[in-house]
This record gives sequence, C-alpha cells and structure tokens, in this order.
Amino acid sequence: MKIDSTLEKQFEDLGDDHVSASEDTPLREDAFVLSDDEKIEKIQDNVREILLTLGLDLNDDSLKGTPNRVAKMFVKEIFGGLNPDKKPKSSVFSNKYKYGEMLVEKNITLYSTCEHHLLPIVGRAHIAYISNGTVVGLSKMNRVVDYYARRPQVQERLNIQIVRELQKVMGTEDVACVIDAKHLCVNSRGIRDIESSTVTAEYGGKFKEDSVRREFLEYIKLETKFQ
Ligand SMILES: Nc1nc2c(ncn2[C@@H]2O[C@H](COP(=O)(O)OP(=O)(O)OP(=O)(O)O)[C@@H](O)[C@H]2O)c(=O)[nH]1
Ligand SMILES: [Zn+2]
Repeated sequence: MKIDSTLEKQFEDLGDDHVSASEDTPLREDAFVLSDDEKIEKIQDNVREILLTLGLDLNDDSLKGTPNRVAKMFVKEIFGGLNPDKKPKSSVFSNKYKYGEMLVEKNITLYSTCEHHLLPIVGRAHIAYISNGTVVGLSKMNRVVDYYARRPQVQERLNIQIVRELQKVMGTEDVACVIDAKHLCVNSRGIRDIESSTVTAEYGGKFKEDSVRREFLEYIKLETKFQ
C-alpha cells in the first residue's frame, strides 16, 4: 500500500517515540507555563462566557459563583492529574517475606472524565501484580488510579497508563489492570443507555498467559466478606 508522503514524514518524525506517544495524554508544550491560579482566572472567564451565551443571568445568587467554582474544580480536582507534580510517590518495599503469588487490589473506585464530552466516567479498577522482589504499598495502587483518572481520558488510555506506571515503579512487566466503568456520555445523553458499561484490560508479562490471567479474573469475581 502506498502511504501518503505527508503521513510518511509524520511517522519518520515520530521515530522510536511512536509507541509511548500514543499512550501519553496529548499535552501542549506550554501546558504548565501558567500557574494554577492563572489557569483558574482564565477558565472562569471562559465558563462565564458559555453561561452568558446560553442566556443565563449570572447576577442570580445561585449562579454567580459558578464560573469560579467550575474553574477551580477543573484545575484542582477533576483535571488535577494533568500536572506531573501531582503524581503520587509510590513507596516500594523489598519482598523480604518472599511472597511469590499474585497480589490483587480490586474494586478500586474510579472517577474520571470522558475527553470527548467532558462527562463523568464512573467505575471500578482491578489491579494485579506478581512481585519480582519489590512490593508496593497497597494504597499506592488506588492513588495511581486516581492520578491518571483526574484527566480528560479515554478508558483505553487510562488503563494503559495505570499499568505502565506500576510496571515502572515495581520493575516488572507482570502487572495487569481491568476497568469496568460507566460513561455518562453513553448513559445520560446520546444513545441514553443506562445499563451498558465498558470493560477494558491491559495484561503485561505473565498475565499474557491464559492460566495466570484466568486466576486474576477469578479473584475479581470473588465476593469480599468483611462483616
Ligand atoms: N473508545 C472510546 N470511546 C469513547 C470513550 N468515551 C467516549 N467514547 C465515544 O466517543 C465517541 C465520540 O463520537 P462522536 O460521534 O464524535 O460524538 P457524538 O456525536 O456525541 O456521538 P454519540 O455519543 O453517539 O451521540 C462516542 O461514540 C462515545 O461513546 C472511551 O473511553 N473510549
Ligand atoms: Zn463521552
């Protein structure tokens, strides 16, 4: 097949970076030139403009703080994970007790935002790894999920970013993550299908083997009883 020459040039420019580039959140070069406060100022003007265009009276008591509330929420909360400074420090320990089986952290609550419509994605992430000598603090897995979820996302990329980060932290390929989530852009608008949810998975290293993957999926199905 003949590739268009501009496209060919783009592939050449990407060079060896093309794999990681596709799983990275597409950010502009100047993404962190403005401070958080400067971003909030700018975004609140934009939100005000949207609300005025929709015809809303921003002198109304309940609405007048909305532009600032939305701007703060974008920068500090739901998109706070765009800033690499917010990446959680994952404390790792050596696996002195020689635990050699799979460890599963399941039912991790996930709130993210769909980058196509800026509507919520709500669901659960399940993570597993097999230690090669390093173990990570349990809560750090929840924190890694939360960090990458606080960005405009597609579920596939979120899933990959979580696995790549934990592989890096623990120095092993043997990490897996399954996400089951509802996209409000599908549930509450558009096709308005409240029942459907989206499952994605990323299996690294040993989790590519059928039996290991099956064991992980069996653990996810187990009901947790703690009362
Ligand atoms: N693969 C993938 N698609 C997503 C995700 N979140 C939302 N989408 C889809 O992105 C698509 C955007 O399609 P468009 O046709 O441009 O948007 P639209 O006209 O609003 O489409 P409808 O939602 O069908 O009304 C929709 O089909 C969404 O369901 C995601 O995490 N992964
Ligand atoms: Zn969407």
